[in-house]
Amino acid sequence: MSAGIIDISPPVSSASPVWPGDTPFSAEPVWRVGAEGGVNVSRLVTTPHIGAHADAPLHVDPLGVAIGLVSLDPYLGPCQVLDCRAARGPVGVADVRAALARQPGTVAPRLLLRTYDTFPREWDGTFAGLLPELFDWFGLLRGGLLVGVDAASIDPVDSKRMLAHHAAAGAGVAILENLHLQHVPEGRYELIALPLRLADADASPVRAVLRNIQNSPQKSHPQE
Ligand SMILES: N[C@@H](CC(=O)c1ccccc1NC=O)C(=O)O
Ligand SMILES: [Zn+2]
Ligand SMILES: [Zn+2]
Repeated sequence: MSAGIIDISPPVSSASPVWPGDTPFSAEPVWRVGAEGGVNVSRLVTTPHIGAHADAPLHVDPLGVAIGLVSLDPYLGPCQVLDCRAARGPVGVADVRAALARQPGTVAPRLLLRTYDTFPREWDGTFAGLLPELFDWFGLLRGGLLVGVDAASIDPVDSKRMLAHHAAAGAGVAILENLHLQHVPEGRYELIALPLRLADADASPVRAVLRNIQNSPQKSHPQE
């Protein structure tokens, strides 16, 4: 990886975990390079909720927009990585504020929340999710644009009503899931995680990366 870029995307392959019962990723050869040349071309079959990915409002709302129609602004720009591993149960406003207190200054419009000690390589259903109030606070009160998590969902694994997803859509907050944040120190970064322009899809894989920016304001050195 080139200098200054931190990859927060887990690898995507047939070994990638997916929600129980959801379609795993597969890449099957359709054409193959042979002795006389030709090309390798595969066919991809997959849930769009694979690896690091962006959920569309359509994921939980039949009238919500598809991922190819959402604004790209949330997926590109200043963010803060917050360590929320101390949270007991679903991550709420108090947990996020406690983490934000370790990074004085303006709250960035994008927050990436680490909840795992070790990012799971296989399906893990033990994540607690986020409280819906977090999206009202961050989106409606603070003008936040995006919340990302390292877990497979922002709702608890047994959720049917998907309250956090609905709250995010209602507050206009974009969602990233399955971010690999284990190797990322808390701090300020530039996020780049654009979804594909999939015209009808309820989600899209993203290549999520962080770029280092100054983590503390430089002292000015007036000339003497
Ligand atoms: N919210 C998760 C996916 C999800 O919740 C899910 C995916 C496939 C089948 C069922 C699911 N959730 C609840 O029944 C995600 O966005 O990746
Ligand atoms: Zn998803
Ligand atoms: Zn989701």
